[in-house]
Amino acid sequence: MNKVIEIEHLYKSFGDRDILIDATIDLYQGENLVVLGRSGTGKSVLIKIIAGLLTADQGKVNVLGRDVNKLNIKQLNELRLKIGFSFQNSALYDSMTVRENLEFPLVRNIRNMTRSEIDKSVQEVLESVGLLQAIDQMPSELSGGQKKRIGIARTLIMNPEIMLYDEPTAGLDPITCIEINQLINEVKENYHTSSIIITHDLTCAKAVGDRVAVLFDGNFKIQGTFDEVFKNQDPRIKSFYDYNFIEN
Ligand SMILES: Nc1ncnc2c1ncn2[C@@H]1O[C@H](COP(=O)(O)OP(=O)(O)OP(=O)(O)O)[C@@H](O)[C@H]1O
Repeated sequence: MNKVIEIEHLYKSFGDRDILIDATIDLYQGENLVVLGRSGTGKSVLIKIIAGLLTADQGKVNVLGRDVNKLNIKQLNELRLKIGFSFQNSALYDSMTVRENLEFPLVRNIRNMTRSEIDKSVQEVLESVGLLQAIDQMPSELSGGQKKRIGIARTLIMNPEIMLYDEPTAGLDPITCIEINQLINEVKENYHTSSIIITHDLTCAKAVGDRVAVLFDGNFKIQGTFDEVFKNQDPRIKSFYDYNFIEN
């Protein structure tokens, strides 16, 4: 299987605090990889390094065949167009309607799109996330789950090859979590994306993860299917999942 992200022997520290220590992980074409880990283990740092928002101290970070550490700003911006981020706070512009929020990345990044092409893209992506009816609403009129969907739509409109989801279900009620998990799986099928999903929600990990990697002590010491990871008797893994609620 093709690797779309290759991370080998990655080190990252802030001052005298080591966050990532010899971390190695791959993302394969078409898979959903869940990264589980307790607060402060470096999950967000990892995806920021993948997107070139933070630089690694040492190690290989290869994304879609490009060595991220060696790219200049222009090359990095080109690469970033192929990566969709779903941030924890959805990062919508509050003063813009849903339509304007979705048009923004298109107008900014793609020259020469006609009005009707832009309208068509906006409509298609809103249908994909099941929110066409919200097209003229303001973000403040949307629920948390709807905002999350629009945030995902705003990244999908650029047809990314890789999706990075940072805590996609944080702060949502259980039913909305299930809907967002379904959406993440639909995105994979319909947009043929390869994704990293950062979470500490085990229900989410089980629902969306083709593979699960657990980050602790700076490294991915355990990787496998959800069931494989949860059979692991390592006390550091057990202590993590013993305190998490999981629906069967
Ligand atoms: N730019 C930075 N400068 C200094 N320290 C940082 C910076 N970014 C992150 N850190 C530190 O690195 C550690 C890991 O942060 P990170 O945000 O990756 O955690 P996380 O695993 O995503 O946690 P959470 O689940 O709470 O979001 C934290 O202790 C954080 O304070």
